[in-house]
Amino acid sequence: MTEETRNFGTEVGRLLDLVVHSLYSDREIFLRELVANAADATDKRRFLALSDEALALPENPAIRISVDKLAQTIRIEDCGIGMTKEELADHLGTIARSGTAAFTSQLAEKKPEDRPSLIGQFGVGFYSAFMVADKVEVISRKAGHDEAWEWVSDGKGQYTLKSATREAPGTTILLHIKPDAEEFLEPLRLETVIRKWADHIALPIELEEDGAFKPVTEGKALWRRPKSEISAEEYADFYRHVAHQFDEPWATIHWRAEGTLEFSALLFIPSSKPFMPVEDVRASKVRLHVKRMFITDQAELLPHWLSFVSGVVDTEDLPLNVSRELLQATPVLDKIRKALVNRVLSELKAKAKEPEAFKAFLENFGVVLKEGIYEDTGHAADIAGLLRFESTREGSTTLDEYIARMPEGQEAIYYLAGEAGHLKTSPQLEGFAAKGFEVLLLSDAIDAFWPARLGTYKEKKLTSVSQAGALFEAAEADETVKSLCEKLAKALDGKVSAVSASTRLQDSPAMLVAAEGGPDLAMQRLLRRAGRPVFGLPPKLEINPSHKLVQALATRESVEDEAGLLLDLAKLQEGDLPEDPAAFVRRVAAAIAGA
Ligand SMILES: Nc1ncnc2c1ncn2[C@@H]1O[C@H](COP(=O)(O)OP(=O)(O)OP(=O)(O)O)[C@@H](O)[C@H]1O
Repeated sequence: MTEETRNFGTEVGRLLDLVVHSLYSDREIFLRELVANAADATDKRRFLALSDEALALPENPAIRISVDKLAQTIRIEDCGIGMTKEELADHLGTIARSGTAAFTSQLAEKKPEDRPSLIGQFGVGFYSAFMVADKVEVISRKAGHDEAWEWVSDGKGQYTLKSATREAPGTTILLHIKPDAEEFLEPLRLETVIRKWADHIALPIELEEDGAFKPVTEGKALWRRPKSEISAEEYADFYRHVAHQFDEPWATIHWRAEGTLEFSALLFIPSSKPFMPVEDVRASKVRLHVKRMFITDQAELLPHWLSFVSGVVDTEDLPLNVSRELLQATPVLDKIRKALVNRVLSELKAKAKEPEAFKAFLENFGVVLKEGIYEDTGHAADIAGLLRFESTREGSTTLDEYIARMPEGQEAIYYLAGEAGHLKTSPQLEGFAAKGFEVLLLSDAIDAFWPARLGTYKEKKLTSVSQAGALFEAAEADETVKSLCEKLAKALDGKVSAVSASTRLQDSPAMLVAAEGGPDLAMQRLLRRAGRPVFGLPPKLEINPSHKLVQALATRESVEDEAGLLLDLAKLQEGDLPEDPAAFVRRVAAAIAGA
């Protein structure tokens, strides 16, 4: 059979170069990556065999590793699902995943000690073999197929594919170890690496010793063992494996539910943000096992507002040959989902009692949690109760603490949503400061939306300061101010729904507030930026009769030009852009030249 030579996809070339050269100091993780692939492949075959007996795994499946010191090779064998010729080319010759380009550029930018954490998250694991090997051979036979294929590459741009023989289905990876990586050919060193990186793998790993394979790890499902027998180190190792993280777990939640529903769950919350933006990770990563057997990681066992939680749920209450349709329809999973959400929430509540540690959690995942208020009305109040916010009075406060501080006469919880840098100086706050009302300063994009969705917290209405006009009675304006308001309203017709004299402005000349029943200004701003239509009346403009600028305008006959300028100033102060920046610059220039 002839040999075919193919080129790696361009991205693979760049990636290989980076992986090999920048992860040099952590190269023992190659073993974890290859063993994890072998275990996944075995899980896949085991699952497919449920509906096709011909694919059944051999007795005592294991991952078998052997070393040939003379030939300077390490061989890693599994009896998993295997790969066809095209799968070898697709999986090991290209990178199909999106985000890999981002990965390569990030990898180059990261500090060396932070680099390994990127590898697992992007599924470039196989290529880590080239950190220790100058040639990698992969001989694979797909379960259910007769022919086997051999993929060979030196990791320098090309690989070859040719027909091969393999007695049984599965995959063999043969690493030709580089001279400077010879340490891994020492059985003791290799054993240490296996224990360190692969102890949690739920499939035994055996190492060849004097011609026989001896188990190095037991392949025991960690989540099935009693808590008291598991060390923090074992939990952390397992966490890193399931979560593709490299830090310590911030929370480890391990319990067994017994009674009407039986399952074991081992869940983790990371202590640092994953590399992918947390908002983009939509699906839960919790794996579903049935009687220890891996079934799927796509059962969405947790809602997406808890998508940062990873781990394993193992139940007795589903049949082993559970089908995709059954997974979607079964009430068992719904009950498990409910139990998991409640358990995670109660863990978060307990942890919230230590504000410092909890702050770190909220900084990492608070944004995701807030989406729960929007999406899960059943838990919205619980979630809101966990959050901490900056306010005009406190660096960090909960809603309950805020309520406890509310002075007599304050009925609602007031908040201002917008961009972090602009909040504290917003003219919207001036009237509240004068009244002695504290205002929550919310600066995440989603903050423009969830308070309106939540509506009330402990019977206190969440009210945006831009919608709290009723708090401030209309000022008794004199005739000149009244006539200025009329002139401005005419000049700004269509852009604002009314112009009035403000009672709350102290230092700023003007500000925009939402029209009666109109959407919060921060929400309007976000909708506009996203190109969405904004419904409701345009905002109202309040002017400050005691401000010099307003007093100067009041003496003018015509305010056609200045009206636009005043509106733009109000917008700028909110962190918004003038409608027509060029016209704004012209007006300011003309005003200064005229002064
Ligand atoms: N031993 C194996 N048996 C069968 N398929 C394999 C094996 N090793 C790798 N593959 C295939 O090659 C693909 C690429 O592997 P690679 O390790 O680069 O990424 P991944 O396993 O998808 O992601 P990650 O390593 O982050 O979990 C795998 O998804 C799998 O389809």
